[in-house]
Amino acid sequence: MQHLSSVPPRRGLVVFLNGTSSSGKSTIAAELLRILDGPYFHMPVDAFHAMRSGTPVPPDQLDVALHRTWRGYHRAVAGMAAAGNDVVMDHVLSAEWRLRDCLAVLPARDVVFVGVHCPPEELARRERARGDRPGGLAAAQLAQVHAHGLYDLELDTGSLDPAECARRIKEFLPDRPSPTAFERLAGTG
Ligand SMILES: Nc1ncnc2c1ncn2[C@@H]1O[C@H](COP(=O)(O)OP(=O)(O)OP(=O)(O)O)[C@@H](O)[C@H]1O
Repeated sequence: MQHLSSVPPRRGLVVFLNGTSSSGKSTIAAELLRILDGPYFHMPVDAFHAMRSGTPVPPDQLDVALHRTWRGYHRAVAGMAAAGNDVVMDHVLSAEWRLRDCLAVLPARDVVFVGVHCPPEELARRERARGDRPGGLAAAQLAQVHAHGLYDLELDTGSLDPAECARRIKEFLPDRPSPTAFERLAGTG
């Protein structure tokens, strides 16, 4: 490897998978990394929570610690894209401020906003089968996660398998709309 004194500027793409817990985001992301051209980074929000040390956070400071993690995650994805890296973002927009913060820091014209849907009965079935998520988590998130009602692409993992979801995203990438859903939501498109 050579140490470069400069790297050609490039705008990284952010494929933003938004859906409730158990909707199938991580499974689609893994499939995407297998089939997409070029190096992509899968950046799931869970990985950022997993990076936090096990030092107990006092209950009265927990909300701040969690919000700093989410805000840091949004900026980390923006930073990777700013350095020219393509990213698959895997997130749950279960609070209105999270979308607002993403709209403020992500490069709106380079975001492909993908709604990952799944019927409630199937979400509950997956939660039971996984056993590592509290029952009812996805149902509690469902209304808020898709409340903004605007995407570049929407997928139903209740009827499509992960490979087909990934294939549809891959096929969509060369014909991305302008303005993007993110530009429209940010009011810049
Ligand atoms: N298209 C699909 N069809 C059937 N089962 C699926 C599909 N996608 C994912 N699953 C299954 O649903 C479960 C949850 O999938 P996955 O971990 O990808 O969801 P997630 O949205 O990333 O969840 P979380 O946000 O809780 O991490 C897994 O057991 C996975 O095998």
